[in-house]
Amino acid sequence: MSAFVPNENDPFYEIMRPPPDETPAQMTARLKREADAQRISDNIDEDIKRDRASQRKARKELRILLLGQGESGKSTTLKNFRMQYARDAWEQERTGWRAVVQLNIIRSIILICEIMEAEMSGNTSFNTAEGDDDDIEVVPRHRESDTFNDKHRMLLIRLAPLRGLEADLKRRLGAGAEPIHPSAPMSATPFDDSDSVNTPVDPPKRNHEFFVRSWTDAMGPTGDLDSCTITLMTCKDDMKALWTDPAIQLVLEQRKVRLADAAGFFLNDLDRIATREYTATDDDIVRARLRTVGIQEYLLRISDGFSIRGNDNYWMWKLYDVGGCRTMRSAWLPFFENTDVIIFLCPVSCFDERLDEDARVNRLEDSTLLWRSICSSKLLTKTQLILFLNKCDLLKRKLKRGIQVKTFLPSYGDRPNEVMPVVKYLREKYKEIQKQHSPQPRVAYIYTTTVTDTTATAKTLHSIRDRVLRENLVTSNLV
Ligand SMILES: Nc1nc2c(ncn2[C@@H]2O[C@H](COP(=O)(O)OP(=O)(O)OP(=O)(O)O)[C@@H](O)[C@H]2O)c(=O)[nH]1
Ligand SMILES: [Mg+2]
Repeated sequence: MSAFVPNENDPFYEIMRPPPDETPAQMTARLKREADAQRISDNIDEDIKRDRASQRKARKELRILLLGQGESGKSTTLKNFRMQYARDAWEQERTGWRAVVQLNIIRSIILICEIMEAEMSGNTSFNTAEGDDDDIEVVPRHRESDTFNDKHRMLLIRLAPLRGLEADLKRRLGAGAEPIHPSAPMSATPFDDSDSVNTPVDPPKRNHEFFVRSWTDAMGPTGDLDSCTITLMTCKDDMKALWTDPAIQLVLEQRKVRLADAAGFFLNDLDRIATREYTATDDDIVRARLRTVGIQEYLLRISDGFSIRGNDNYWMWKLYDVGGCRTMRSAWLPFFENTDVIIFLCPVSCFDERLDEDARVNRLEDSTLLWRSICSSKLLTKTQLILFLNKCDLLKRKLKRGIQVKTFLPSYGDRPNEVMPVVKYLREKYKEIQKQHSPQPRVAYIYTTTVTDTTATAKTLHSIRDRVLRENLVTSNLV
């Protein structure tokens, strides 16, 4: 407990101020009185919290927070939840996702164009977030005159209108459509609450930066989509020619730009998507990338399958999806209070990648710091922890390319460079962190996931639903 320091601006200053002629014995007695008062106040706060939690459970309401670094798969997990348990809302939003898929395509094409321009101007340093893995053989660089010809220059000119389209779509889709720009160094855990358990937590802020907003708001009415679709249809053959061009593929390979593994990759689906009739499929929606800005709240009505009477067997799950990049993490803290379950996503394929917002930070290290801080948070002592070791498909592809885990994670040592041992190693590591840092003993449920695989994820979500409900049914029956 921190020492009591009288504050002159406090209206009770005169009452609380220690008497000027206080003896050591009087001071000890006074400090004890103050410590007792603080303890009583803390206990009252604890009781209020417990009461609130019990009332929520009596109303069959649960609060679930999705946490993890940017691009770890939080929103994709949320999409899987909604696909399973909020099908009507999911269907209503389907048309809105078309614009996101279109923007993802345009982004990929513009990235290729920028790389071509860099190559043409002799600029060899084009940043990608992927690590500088020395094990990959780098093909000797051709000179630009060998690599690109008039056909390539014509493609660049003909695809120029896509930049205007990108600006239109970004305006429509809001801040989530803006890429992250590297910024000043930031802490991995700006919400760290080692002291905040004694500090009152403000209710969720709803100002312009940390607002709650849903995809439906971001996508708005479908409106003037046709001009985008028409431009995309007009550019389709040029986009295909660009993506399939051997010289361009070679340059991408040399610069280690692996577009096919990147978020929001749709260039192999241009024939299907760049058409007037295109409607986003479930699979497209889970693969589409739109950054989360602030905190988004979603309601799910989940049947527990245990109660007998009509409406009695439904629980309201409030799911909160947060923006995971470091600049947004300070907005998480107000949501820690009264959270029943945290689903934490660690992208296991990221061991050789760096953060978009701070290229000096290894992604896996950042994720581990975050997990440790979540486990040790006193505000989350009673919160049920679920860990997703996510992006296993990308891990598999990466290891197959020969990238060595131990190069980036020396503690991995000489274990086999294969998916199962890597996942097992990380599972043990994260389990150990949880055990060591949780203020009270608890169990964390760990799942190995690829949340873009909706069939496998549906099974994981059913298992989570049953586990979470079973634990909370017990508590709610005790109310
Ligand atoms: N291949 C593959 N892609 C994934 C997986 N999980 C998520 N993705 C993709 O990764 C991208 C980022 O996922 P999101 O769910 O938007 O990430 P997020 O954690 O919500 O990111 P922020 O909103 O920036 O905090 C999306 O394009 C997803 O489709 C996975 O397991 N495998
Ligand atoms: Mg998100």
